[in-house]
Amino acid sequence: MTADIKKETLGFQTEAKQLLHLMINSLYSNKEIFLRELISNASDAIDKLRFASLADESLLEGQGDFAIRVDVDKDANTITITDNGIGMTREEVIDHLGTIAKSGTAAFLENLTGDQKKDSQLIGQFGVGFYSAFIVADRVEVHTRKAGHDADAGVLWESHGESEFSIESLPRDTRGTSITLHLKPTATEFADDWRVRSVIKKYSDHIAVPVEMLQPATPPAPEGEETAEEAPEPQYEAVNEATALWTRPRAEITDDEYKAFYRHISHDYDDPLTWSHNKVEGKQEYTSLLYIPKRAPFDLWNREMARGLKLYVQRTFIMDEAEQFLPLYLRFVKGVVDSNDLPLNVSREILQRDSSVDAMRSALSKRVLDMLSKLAKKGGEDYATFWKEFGQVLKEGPAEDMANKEKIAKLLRFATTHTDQADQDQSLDEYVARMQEGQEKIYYVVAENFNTARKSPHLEVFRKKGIEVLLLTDRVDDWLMNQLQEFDGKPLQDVARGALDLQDDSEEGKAEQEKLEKESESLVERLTKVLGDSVSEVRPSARLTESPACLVVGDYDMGAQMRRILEAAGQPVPDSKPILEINPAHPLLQMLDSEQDEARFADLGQVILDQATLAEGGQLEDPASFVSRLNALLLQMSKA
Ligand SMILES: Nc1ncnc2c1ncn2[C@@H]1O[C@H](COP(=O)(O)OP(=O)(O)OP(=O)(O)O)[C@@H](O)[C@H]1O
Repeated sequence: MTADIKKETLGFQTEAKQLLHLMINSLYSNKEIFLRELISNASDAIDKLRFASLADESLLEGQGDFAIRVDVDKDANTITITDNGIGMTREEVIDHLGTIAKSGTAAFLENLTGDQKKDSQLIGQFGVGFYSAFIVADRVEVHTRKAGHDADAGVLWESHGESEFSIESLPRDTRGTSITLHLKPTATEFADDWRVRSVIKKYSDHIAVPVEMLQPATPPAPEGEETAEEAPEPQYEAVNEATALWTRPRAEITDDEYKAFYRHISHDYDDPLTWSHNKVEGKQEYTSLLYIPKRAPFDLWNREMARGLKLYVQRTFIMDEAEQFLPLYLRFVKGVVDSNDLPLNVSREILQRDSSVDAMRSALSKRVLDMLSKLAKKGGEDYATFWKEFGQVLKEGPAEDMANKEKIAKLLRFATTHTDQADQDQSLDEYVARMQEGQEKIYYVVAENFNTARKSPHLEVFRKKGIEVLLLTDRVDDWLMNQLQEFDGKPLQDVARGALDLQDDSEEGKAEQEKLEKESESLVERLTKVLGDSVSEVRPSARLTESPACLVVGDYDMGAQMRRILEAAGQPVPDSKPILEINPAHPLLQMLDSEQDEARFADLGQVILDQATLAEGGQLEDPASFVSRLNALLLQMSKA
């Protein structure tokens, strides 16, 4: 059969083109990463074939020694990376190397800021992949043949990395892929044997497949000396260590090796914040190597974000993104798990049902939480960095993972009135240590933003008494507090909810309070009447020292923040009315008390209620009436 020699020229998909252009222009200062990316792809291709051959051994075509070879040619100014992995069909070549955008490309492009430095980091996170070849090459040829297909199914793909690529049939005896890079004049160093060796060592020691290069040629014998025999043909030799990193004993692995491996599996440019490598023996046997990244991926909040660990069974790669091994709130963790017990033909469906996977998931969750508490205890900037990037995700934990509620709670960080800074850097343990004698609860206020929280009228009495309050402003916070309920046996109390038990219990204090209530009785009664259905109750306040009034949520009613979130999401919100608490000692309330004109009393009363709503960051149902009432009152004042 004659090979189909038809040659087609096709255009890159728009997003692929954009990405290619961006990458070439942002990554030129870190050229050598192309080799890491191409070797990484080659090793993935070998992993895929190894896995496929478990079900169909004939795919190996009798050749089960896997290797990646790197050849350099100084004269031709090329470097070629060859693997004997799964290879690609013509359709796969067209799809993967030209037309199908990687998942997330569009989201990635949207996330670009235009700032070169930031964007190049983002590109690193995104995983630059095959196109990184064009950082160093002005022409790239890919010759490939899918395992299990005839030699005639070989395909040659070629591109100058601009807008098009060509594809034609070219028979290939061996399965797998070779990628030849015709180096740019600025990248000729990558045709140099020693330079390439050092890059391979740097990035590929931990790859389980040997990466081979030809032994350096022995220098010719000096003139006049007889060479005993013909110089032997140079042989290929492994340049990298070629053992899966996680299978080696911890004590023998250097930090640099751990970091390089992290970059390999995560495609991150940065080093990880920390990692944990463990071998578990006994009822279950597995090894895990888990990393905490320094930066959140751009799609952390995308439901479809790629998450999960790389799964191996007895050192054979099974799948990427096995998400069954960690709960959703730990979705930022990267790493590898290698099980000795799972069957080699394990599928995602089996993982979902397997009880040993559940046991591993709970052990791995604990491991991550322990790793985080260690990081927190270590002090320094690392935990703060972690919290900034992933704190919001961790806050989902108490709801998802009841068993580890207390452990997670210890890892939470908050802004509080202790520092009065927006930085979330105080732990609940620290709060508890600072609690006043007799203080039984942990107090918090929830608001839309830091300033509203910090200036909330609800805090007045706490500030006066020197009691610390957590200042919560993240969307999940109200919900988080409802999930947590308590910490270290101390209930968590929203300062805007229910009656406050901060009264002064001394005889004097009690008498004072009673007097206040008695004196404000008629004012409360009049206000209750004019405010009617807008509030569920009017009462004198133990909370306020400076503000005239504030809104309080009933013990069992939904908090204001939760209400706003649900409303914004178009969810039904149960009907409940706030309680208006007034500060009878405030001059405005005293003026109100002595107001004889009932119409003016009603207007002023309404303004006080509206102000209390505004002060907690709420919205008025009828802002125009508020403004006209206020204006009328201002005018009356100027006339008086
Ligand atoms: N050496 C190879 N052998 C077989 N298939 C390959 C090879 N190199 C690339 N591919 C195919 O091309 C696809 C695109 O490669 P590319 O490196 O751009 O992205 P990726 O590997 O999917 O992502 P990333 O590099 O971010 O992990 C791969 O997913 C794979 O299907």
